[in-house]
Amino acid sequence: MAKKITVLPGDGIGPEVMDGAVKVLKAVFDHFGHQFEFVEALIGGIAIDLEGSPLPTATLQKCAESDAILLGAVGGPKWDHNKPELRPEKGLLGLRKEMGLFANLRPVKTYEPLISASPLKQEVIGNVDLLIVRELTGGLYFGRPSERRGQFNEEVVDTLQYSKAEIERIVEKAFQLARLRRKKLTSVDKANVLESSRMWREIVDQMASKYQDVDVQHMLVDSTAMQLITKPEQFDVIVTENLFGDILSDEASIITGSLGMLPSASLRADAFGMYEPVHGSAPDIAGQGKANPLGTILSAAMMLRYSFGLEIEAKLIETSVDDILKDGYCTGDLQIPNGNILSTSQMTEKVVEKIRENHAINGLAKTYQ
Ligand SMILES: NC(=O)c1ccc[n+]([C@@H]2O[C@H](COP(=O)([O-])OP(=O)(O)OC[C@H]3O[C@@H](n4cnc5c(N)ncnc54)[C@H](O)[C@@H]3O)[C@@H](O)[C@H]2O)c1
Ligand SMILES: CC(C)[C@H](C(=O)O)[C@@H](O)C(=O)O
Ligand SMILES: [Mg+2]
Repeated sequence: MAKKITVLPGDGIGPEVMDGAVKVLKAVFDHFGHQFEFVEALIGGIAIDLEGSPLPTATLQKCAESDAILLGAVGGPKWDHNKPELRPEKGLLGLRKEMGLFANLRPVKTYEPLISASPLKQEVIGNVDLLIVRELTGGLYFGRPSERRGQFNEEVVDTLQYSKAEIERIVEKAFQLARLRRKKLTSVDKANVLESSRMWREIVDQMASKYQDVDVQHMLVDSTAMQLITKPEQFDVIVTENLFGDILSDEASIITGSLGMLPSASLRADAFGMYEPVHGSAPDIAGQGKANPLGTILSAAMMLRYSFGLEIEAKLIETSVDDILKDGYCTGDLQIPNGNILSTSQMTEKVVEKIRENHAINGLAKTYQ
């Protein structure tokens, strides 16, 4: 039976970048003769407008019946003043929680053609290849209570809450991932202030004895924010709680060159996963054909790798993206000296073309290293 992918384009540039990722996936499946079924569903602001909920039951049902989810982005000014349960972001958070997707993998690397235009020094970002492992279904995002209090709302509270088991499973995932990479783990916290961070540290230290081949260090989040852009090459795997991971990953996009380049995978213990770019719905450029689809296309590559075990196909996409940048093609958010700026659909077409070309050259050798 064909594997099923639920496609959730969402809002703003979501549908534009999703169109790119689906076209690229279809091209790859055609080349390799894979049978996949795409099922579309509503999430976010568009779901509020059409169904009265940011996460309609029908969407949840489709997601639960599929093997993986590909998501564009949610949100936008139109819904910014809605009450909390009718905010597009609520749909995304609800889906992550409902599906149990606790481990959010956000790889960040330098692309050689983008280095010279970076505001960061070339010698600092020349060779970055790091992975942020962000806890995704706990912490401040989901702690209770979270409310306004008092007759005149004179007080407000959000709660940073974690169970020991929630910390253990994300830390263990990060150790496992570090073992597959350069065996260095940086655990990021605010243990000089927060009790949740002190427990986080204890758990990391306890687990370290099981992973003695992994070199572990603790780093405070404020210092990490600084070191991420002054000494990023030191990092291999970074593991951290939900909000810290959200903020650090947007910051890290400066190393790559644009938020539009960063992909992500949200995983649980089995092969099921949700894949989405790190960026949001970018209302400032929505509907103008300016959005960079590469973060979503690279998220689709992560889907092939983590949910379907299709490593060669994932590499084909990643290598093709590398090659296009080396050929001097980019979108408006990127800067390549003397580069050609393409629209979203032209960039998608370039990736499809490059996949065809690379597959023809390397298809028999089945390697795209
Ligand atoms: N996963 C998600 O769905 C997600 C993630 C982040 C923000 N959001 C939502 O998106 C809305 C807008 O948030 P924001 O403006 O703070 O963040 P954003 O990520 O949408 O945009 C930040 C900046 O980066 C640019 N940018 C982002 N993605 C790009 C791309 N693919 N190509 C070119 N440029 C790109 C935008 O034009 C903007 O200048 C908010 O409602 C927010 O809640 C959603
Ligand atoms: C839209 C928002 C809820 C979301 C988050 O904070 O997790 C986004 O910023 C992200 O990084 O995926
Ligand atoms: Mg974010």
